[in-house]
Amino acid sequence: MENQENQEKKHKRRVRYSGTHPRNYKEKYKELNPEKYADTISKVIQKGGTPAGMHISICVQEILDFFDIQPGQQGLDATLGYGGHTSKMLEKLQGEGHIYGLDVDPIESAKTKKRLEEKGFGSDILTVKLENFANIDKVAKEAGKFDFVLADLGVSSMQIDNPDRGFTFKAEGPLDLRMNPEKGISAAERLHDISREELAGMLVENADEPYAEEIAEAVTEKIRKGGKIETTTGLHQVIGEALAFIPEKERKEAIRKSSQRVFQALRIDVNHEFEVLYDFLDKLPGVLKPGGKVAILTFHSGEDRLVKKSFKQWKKEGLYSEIAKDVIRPSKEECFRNSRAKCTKMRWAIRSEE
Ligand SMILES: C[S@@+](CC[C@H](N)C(=O)[O-])C[C@H]1O[C@@H](n2cnc3c(N)ncnc32)[C@H](O)[C@@H]1O
Repeated sequence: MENQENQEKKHKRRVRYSGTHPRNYKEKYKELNPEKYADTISKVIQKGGTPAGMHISICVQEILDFFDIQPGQQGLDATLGYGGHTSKMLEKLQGEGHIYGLDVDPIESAKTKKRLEEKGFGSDILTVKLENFANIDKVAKEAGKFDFVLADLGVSSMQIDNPDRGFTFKAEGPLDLRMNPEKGISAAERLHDISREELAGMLVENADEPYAEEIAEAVTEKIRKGGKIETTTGLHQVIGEALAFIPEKERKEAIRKSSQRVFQALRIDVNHEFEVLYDFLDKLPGVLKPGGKVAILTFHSGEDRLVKKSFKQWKKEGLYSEIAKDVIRPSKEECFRNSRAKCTKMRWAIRSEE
C-alpha cells in the first residue's frame, strides 16, 4: 500500500518529456511539402508509415496489370486523392490519351492538381474535377465513355492526418468529418439533432458497433442535458464514459476500437457514402466503353458487399462479361510497408462487348 502511494507520488512529480517531435500537424516534419524533402519522406515510408500530407497508393501494380493501359485511351480516376494512382496511370498513356480525376475535397484536390501539373501532367492529358463520383454519368456525357475506371474508396491519409478536418479522435479538432467541408452538415451538427434510436442504428449499420446502445445513450443524454460534443476528443471522451463498465484491463483497447468504429459510422453518414456508392455502381456500366474495365478498392465490409452485389447483378444481366471471382488483397509485403493497406479489398469487372 505504502509502496503504491510512493509510486503514485513519484508519478505525479514526473515532468512530462516533451520530446523532440513537433507537437502539432502543421509543424510536423517537412512532410507538408513532400516533394521538397524526399529524404525525410523516404525514411518514414521505409518504416511502414505514411508521411503527413501524403497518401501511399494501394495495389498500384495489381491495378496497372489489370487495366493494361495503352497510349490513346481515356480513363477516369473517381477518387483522385493524392493522385498516386492517377500519376502511374498517366505514365502508361505515354503522352497520348486523357484521364479525368474526380474528388469532392476542394482542399486536397487543388493541391493535387498543382502537384500533378508540376510533374508535367497538364490539362492536355489530365482534367481534375471537383465532382462526386455519384455523377459519373454527367462526367461521361461531357468527356465520352471510358476505357478504365478506378475508385479507391474512403478517405485519404492527408484528410485523416489533418486535425482541422476532424477525421480522427487521436488529435484535437472540430468534429467535422466532411470530405467537402463546404457542403452538408458536420458530424457535430448531425449529433446535435439525432435521436438515441437513430444513432444506435447508424452505429450498427455503418460500423457493426457492439456497444451502439450504450454509446448512443451517453451521446444523446449529454446533448439533452445541454452538453456539447463539438470536438473529436470530446466525442472520444463521451465514448470512454459510456464504456466505463468494461473491466479496466480491457477498457483502453475497447474504447480505442469503439472510437474508430464510431468515427467511421459518422463519416459514412455525413458524406452519404453508401448512397453515393450505390449511384456510382448503378451508373458504371453506362460510362464504360465495350470491353472497358473497372477496379474498386474498398476498406470495410459494408462497401465490399455493395460492390460484390452490383458486379454480380450486372453480370447476370449481361452488362459485365467478367467479374473478379474473389477479392484481391494487397501482398503481405505491401501491408508491411503500408499498414493502411491491411484491410483493403479489390474487385474488378469488364464491360461486355455488346
Ligand atoms: C483513398 S483516397 C484516394 C487516394 C488515391 N487513389 C491516391 O492514390 O492518392 C479517397 C479519395 O476519394 C475522395 N472521395 C471520397 N468519396 C468521394 C466521392 N463520392 N466522390 C469523389 N471523391 C470522393 C476522398 O475525398 C479522397 O480524396
